[in-house]
Amino acid sequence: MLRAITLRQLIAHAPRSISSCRHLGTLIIAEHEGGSLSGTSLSSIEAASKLLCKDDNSLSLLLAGTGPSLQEAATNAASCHPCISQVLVADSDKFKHTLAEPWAKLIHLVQQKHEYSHIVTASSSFGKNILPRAAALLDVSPITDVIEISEPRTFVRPIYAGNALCTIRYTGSNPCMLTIRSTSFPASASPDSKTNAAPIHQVDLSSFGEEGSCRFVKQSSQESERPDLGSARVVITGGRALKSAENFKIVEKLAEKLGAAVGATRAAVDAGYVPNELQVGQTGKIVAPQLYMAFGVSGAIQHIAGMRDSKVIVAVNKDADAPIFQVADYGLVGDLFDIIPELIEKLPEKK
Ligand SMILES: Cc1cc2nc3c(=O)[nH]c(=O)nc-3n(C[C@H](O)[C@H](O)[C@H](O)COP(=O)(O)OP(=O)(O)OC[C@H]3O[C@@H](n4cnc5c(N)ncnc54)[C@H](O)[C@@H]3O)c2cc1C
Repeated sequence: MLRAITLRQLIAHAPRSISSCRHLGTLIIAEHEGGSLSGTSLSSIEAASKLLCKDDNSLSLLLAGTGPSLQEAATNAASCHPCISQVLVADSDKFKHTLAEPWAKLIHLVQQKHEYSHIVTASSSFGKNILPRAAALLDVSPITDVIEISEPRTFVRPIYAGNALCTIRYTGSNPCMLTIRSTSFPASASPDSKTNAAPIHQVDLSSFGEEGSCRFVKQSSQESERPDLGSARVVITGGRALKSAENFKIVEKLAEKLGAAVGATRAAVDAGYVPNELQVGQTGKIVAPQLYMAFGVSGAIQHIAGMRDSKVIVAVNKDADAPIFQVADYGLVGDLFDIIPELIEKLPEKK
């Protein structure tokens, strides 16, 4: 049962210095690909817009990378949301690959110049990689996985694998650094929308200093025609019950028929049925599709933590008492090896 915990005592005893922290604007650390902002960055803009108050109506967006796609992304970002007041662009080979070390230095450099009160990024692999390091350089404690912004310094975040919610107030000095759960802030901005374009400024990197101790070696990414798991409208997940990588292919076949992304439990990943980037849950991806179908998934809290915000949840399990049925909108007690082939046969071909 989800329970909201309000740490009233913490708030009541918060030091008076909080009120003296001035609002100086918010910096959004954005990701881009192919000349557009990522969906998670649009969610970050949505979250950051909730920090705006009468003394602070400025959202700055920081983009880094190199080449024409960076400049194209900056142009698109400048007009994607009416609250964006400027786009800061760091164009250098140092940011060609998203290494945490140069990114953290960049955030530190930008913060020293602009003194933002908030720095926001998504709880994506990118955000989780760079924000803690940047926070360490700025000597503040970041607040991660924010799902609600109650006030500019009061946030709600899940704890105990999403089994409880905790309301916390940031009492540290500026900047207040946040990672936000994209699934909780659906993007109202669009990469293609056209509002009045905000100015684009190049970040002065002359004082950036020496290269760090990390070097990029290589990147291997899985080629797939399926939708991205984090942003798919439909996710089909298989659990340990599939018993082998070979058997898991029926889940993939069903996903193909529905134009869906494939997900997996940690048990299925650990057993080697699918690669670990397909893991959904506390230590995997957090998803919130329109439709989530779970086959042979028991519903451990660590798994539920990653999919409980899905709009419609369908579960198929042999065990009528499986915990997954407690969060499912539709449950079917039965053998997945009978049900999946029947679904594949009866569902119409994807157009
Ligand atoms: C720190 C920590 C972090 C974790 N992070 C994650 C995470 O991010 N994601 C995650 O998924 N797990 C995570 N786990 C693991 C989690 O606790 C569970 O062990 C895991 O989710 C179980 O996976 P499962 O449901 O596939 O397997 P099981 O729990 O073994 O469930 C298999 C289910 O399949 C059903 N079944 C069996 N055969 C059939 C059949 N033929 N047809 C239909 N149903 C069938 C069974 O009744 C059972 O309910 C984490 C654990 C820890 C300790």
